[in-house]
Amino acid sequence: MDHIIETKDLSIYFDQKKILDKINIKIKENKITAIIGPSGCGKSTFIKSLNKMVHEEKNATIDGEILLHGKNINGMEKEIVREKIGMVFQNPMPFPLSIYDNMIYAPIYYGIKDKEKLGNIVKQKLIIAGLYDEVKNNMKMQATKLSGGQQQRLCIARALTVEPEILLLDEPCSALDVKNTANIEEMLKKLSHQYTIVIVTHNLAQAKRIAQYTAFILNGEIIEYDETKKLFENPQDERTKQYIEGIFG
Ligand SMILES: Nc1ncnc2c1ncn2[C@@H]1O[C@H](COP(=O)(O)OP(=O)(O)OP(=O)(O)O)[C@@H](O)[C@H]1O
Repeated sequence: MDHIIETKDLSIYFDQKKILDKINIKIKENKITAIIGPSGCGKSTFIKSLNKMVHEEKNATIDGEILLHGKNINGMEKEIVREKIGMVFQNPMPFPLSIYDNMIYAPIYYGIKDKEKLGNIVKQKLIIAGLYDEVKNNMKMQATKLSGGQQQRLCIARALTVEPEILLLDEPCSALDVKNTANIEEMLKKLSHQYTIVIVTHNLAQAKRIAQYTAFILNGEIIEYDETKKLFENPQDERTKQYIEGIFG
């Protein structure tokens, strides 16, 4: 099995309105998958369903199945799902705590108490996120005082502290400049050797640069899902072609 997540006829409604319509997708393990599509097509709703965030919305109805390693996540506690599937949002959202306390928050929640162990996790994940050298002498500083790019790298590092298998990112670079975006893209490429990455992006060039697979969603439906190169160079559906040519969206 080369995929880690599979959805079967996944439909999501908010109130009575259908937002996602029978999504069938297999997300490949240790690859980067980009989710593209026009504003409001359901991209965020899709990734937020994978770690049960949508399940917490009172007005949401979820039909179909989301399988993690072949197991329906309906039968799994949300904490268990989120230990395996981390999420990073569009605007960096560090907790109003020190850098160090941001990093140990989740490991402590999941039961790690040993100070040395916590220290090692903090160091290791900050190194992976390319942030360690910039903050190692300032661990007690409020995380909200970091620059936007640093905050986003901190949020990625923080998401890695519980050793998830999958990282979901919802437009993680949309608030960042070109240099910070490049830093994060390089990091994600490296991380994909070890983690499965699903990234929502409006930036088609970004999808082309970093994702091995791309899914194009339109009005809540997956129109096309393929290797990124194929989808961009030889789209099979006219609507995909028009979207990537910038005719709409
Ligand atoms: N909690 C909610 N309750 C009601 N409607 C919602 C809720 N969350 C999202 N929606 C609606 O679902 C639709 C899809 O939203 P979603 O955020 O998934 O789209 P998107 O493709 O990620 O858009 P964007 O690219 O603009 O971020 C929108 O019409 C949105 O208003």
